[in-house]
Order: sequence, then structure tokens, then C-alpha cells
Amino acid sequence: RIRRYRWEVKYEYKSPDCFQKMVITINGQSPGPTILAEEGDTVIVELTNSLLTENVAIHWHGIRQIGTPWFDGTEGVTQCPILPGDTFTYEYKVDRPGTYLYHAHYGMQREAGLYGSIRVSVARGKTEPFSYDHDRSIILSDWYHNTTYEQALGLSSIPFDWVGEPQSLLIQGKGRYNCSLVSSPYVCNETSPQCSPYVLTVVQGKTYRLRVSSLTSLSALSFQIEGHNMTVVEADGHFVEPFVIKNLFIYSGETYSVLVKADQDPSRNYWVTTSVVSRNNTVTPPGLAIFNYYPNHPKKSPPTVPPAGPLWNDVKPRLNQSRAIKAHHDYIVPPPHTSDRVIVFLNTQNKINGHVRWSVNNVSFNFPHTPYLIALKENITGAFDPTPPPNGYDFVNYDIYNVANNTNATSSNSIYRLQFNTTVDIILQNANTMKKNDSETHPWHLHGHNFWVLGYGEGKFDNFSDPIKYNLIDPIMKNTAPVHPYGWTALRFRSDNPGTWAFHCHIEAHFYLGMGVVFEEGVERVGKLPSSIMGCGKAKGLSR
Ligand SMILES: O=C1O[C@H]([C@@H](O)CO)C(O)=C1O
Repeated sequence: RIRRYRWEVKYEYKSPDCFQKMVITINGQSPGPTILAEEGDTVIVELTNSLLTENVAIHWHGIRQIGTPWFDGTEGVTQCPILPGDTFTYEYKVDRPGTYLYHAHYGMQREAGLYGSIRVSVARGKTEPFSYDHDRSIILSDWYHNTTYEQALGLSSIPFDWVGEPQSLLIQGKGRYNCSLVSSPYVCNETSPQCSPYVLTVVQGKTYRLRVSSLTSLSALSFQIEGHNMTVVEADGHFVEPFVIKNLFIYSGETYSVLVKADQDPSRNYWVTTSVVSRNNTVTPPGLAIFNYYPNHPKKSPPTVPPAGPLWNDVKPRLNQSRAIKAHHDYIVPPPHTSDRVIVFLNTQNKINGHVRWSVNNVSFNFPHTPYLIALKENITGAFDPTPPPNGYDFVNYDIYNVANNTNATSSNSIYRLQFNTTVDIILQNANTMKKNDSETHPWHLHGHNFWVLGYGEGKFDNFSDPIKYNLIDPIMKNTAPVHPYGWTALRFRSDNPGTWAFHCHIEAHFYLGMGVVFEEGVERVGKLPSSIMGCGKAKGLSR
């Protein structure tokens, strides 16, 4: 079946946390409309760019785009940007059931609220390995009061002007800022209905599937429902061997389904809270929503103080949760037992000509002006640097626990060209930033594929002793996985989807500062490119 959507993207003043800011909406909403489809359906989105002076592109996060790599929505990689006034039609198949996302993939536009959920139900006649009475989608995000332009300009400037910690956390687009901190000319109104808390109404005895996802710009989060356990059943569109948690750690770009039974005292409401972990954030208050037992009033505050989240700097429980996520025993897709190529990605913060940047293997990613997919498929030479980027780093001499002796890096728009239909291992290696005793969490997202998560480790990955410990029995498949502070993460995937695919840190500012790479595989097998993706750089003459 075909699911057709017509979207108008534009700026509007909105107050999702009571503070008025320029928000990018879809048909007047942020989060935008939820895409509802069934496994095997074709989704068509006709997007009209009504931003006054700004381009746009939308990525369908978690959808592999098999046969349609040109509709992945990654500006600079798979398409030219959509110009103001233009209507661009995305058309792709949703071939797997699960919880996915969509969001802007141009500059730092996601920060302005341009995102939403994609919910793909199982094909009729098929079942899921769990049951529930109701199904709800909740996007978690962090929220800044300045604009995407102010942020991007600050990050590109000398001196470096870091985006800092967010002003608030939003649960399904709703948060609360303390308006007494605001002076004119800014508008902040704590009685605005736009910032009334999100309410999840439940009926005693029923089980709820909550599709919880994160599209934070920066923050790693913990999510919890006061007094209620959660059972994790899905991660990034893959069924999980169920396990019970009190709080869910979730990184930007991840999606989970948890089952929650409304089994507590129904005479009151409970807090739903989300709070920042992994950064020493003393300024952003927790995000609050209400778990409302029918028939209590949905706006009635719970009688308790909202429970505090976990300690921000305790890595252990986060590592434990990452390791606990395994494929459901009836849905194991066994990974190949060996790989054809291993690429190690050292994650570092660097300086380039006085600018703060992020790099992998000391190379900071720069976008070319002509999208890779078009340059490669149409044999346009000179569109990007053809030298292959480095396959690893100086394992013997690099000290991941300290600030590098030489923090300088280089920048490049070169890409990793993978042999088609091979097995590729990626080792994400974390390290110290340019600050003493500081290593951050980076959620890495791969376009066009799901990867097997073979393992998470502490310290420096060792090519001799660590691969023996890989989980080759029941690893979960995901599209986004964290590398924990001073740790490593081992991923495996098949280069079986012809196209050009970004792989990057999902922290908006980090990718903007170069923390990403692009893979090419089987580009010679890509079908005829639609002319709608052309019209920029050296692709211009080709839009016929
Ligand atoms: O990219 C970043 O820059 C800052 C800080 O390291 C320098 O101000 C920070 O916390 C980041 O994640």
C-alpha cells in the first residue's frame, strides 16, 4: 500500500518550553506528523520548503532505502538541498517493522525542531513476540533557546563558542523553562498551553508499549516512570530478548520499545522524567511528563517530588545496559563469523587552524559541494578528494587516556570505498578530549544498514584479545550505538546496499564539527538517479 503525506516545512514562533523561539514546523507541528505504515508499504512524502531563505533535506532514520539510496535525505551525500519554494518528493519502501525517526539532515537544522516518528507495524498475519493493549510514541529531545544559525556560527568561530548545555528537555515536544530567568525582549509564558506537560493517560491493569526515541542535539538521557518497571522489547527496529529496567539510558538517534504495565495505586498520577547523563550538566532541569491513571485529572501533579535520575558520571550502569541488549531468541540473525575488513575509528577532539573540530583517525570530515552519490554515479571528477582516508590510528603510541601531545588534525572530504557484498568490522575507539580527564559518549549512526553490535569494552581495543570475546551468538542489530567514555564498541555489517552512506556521531554539533565518515559500496549498481536530487555544485548541468 501507498502512504502519502504532503508536508509544508516552515518557521513559526513556538514555545515548547514556554520560551518563544523560531521553530521549524511540519504542517504547523513540532514534532512533525507521525508516519504510520505497515511493513512493505511505500511511503511518499511531498515536501514543500516554505522556509523563507533556507534550504532543507530530511533523513529517514533507520530506513535502509534499499534501491532508493537517493532518497536517504542526507544533504551533500545523497542529494542536493531542497531550495525555498521547491517541492521535493521522497518515495521509499519501509521493509521492516519497528520504530524509526525522521529529521532534518542539513547543517544543524534538527536543533530547530524538524523531526518526527515513523511507526511501521508488522505485516498483517505476522505477530510480534510480545503483547500489549496500547501503543504510544514519545520523542525525547533537548532544547536550546538560540537558533541553529547562532549555534553553527559559534562553532565555526574563533574563539570557539560552544553551544553549551540545553535550556530544557522536551518529552514529545513539551518542556518547561523557568520564565523568571528571562528578561525582555524575550517572551516566556509559563501559562502557555504549548508548554503544558505531556500526559500519558493509562488505565489500571493495561499494558502500554511506549516507543521511546531520542533526537537530542547533545544530551545522553535517562528515562524513567516513577514506581513502574519497564521491559525492553525492541531496539532500532529489532526485537530484543526482554529484560526489565527501572530506567532506560538512551542516546541520540536510538529508538526503543518498552512495555509498561499500569499496575500501581491508580488513585494518583506518577512522574515521567528524563535527565542528562554523561555530561557534568548542572543547568538543565529534568524533563517532566505525567503518567496519568484514568480517571484522575490529567493535569494533577503527582504528590511526590520527581525522582532524581542516575549519577551523571557513573558509566558502569550504562555499559551494562548496552551489553544487556541481545536479539530476541526467535529473531536472531547470525552474523558472519569473520570479516573481510576491519576499520578502527579513533574518536578525538582536535584543532585545525585554530578551530575546534572532531575527527576520526585525525581526519575531520568536510562536506563537498557536489553530493557523493551524484559525483560517483555520474563520473564527475574533482568533486572530492579521491585519496582513501586512514584505516586506523597509531595504536602503539597513542594514549587514549590523556590529551594528545599534538591535538592538530587535518580535514578532508575523502570517503571509505567498500568492496560490495563484503563483511566490514568497525571498531569505535574513544579517547580523551582536549580537556584533562574528559571523554564523552558518542552515539554513532549508520545510514543504509543495520549493524550487529559485537561488543563493548573499556580502554583500548586490542586486536588480539578482544575479538575472541565478541558475541557471535545473539548480537542485537541496530543502526545507532554508543561508544562509552574511554571505551570501544565493535560493530559488523554487510556492504550489501548500493549507495553512499553517512556514518557519524549523532550529536548535532559533533557531526557539524567533522565527526563522521562516508562509505561507498556498489555504486555501479545504483539505478538511474532522479534529476530532483541534482541542481547543486557540479551536478547542476545534469538536472535535465
Ligand atoms: O565539542 C565540544 O566542545 C565542548 C568542550 O569540549 C569545549 O568547549 C564540549 O563539551 C563538546 O562536546
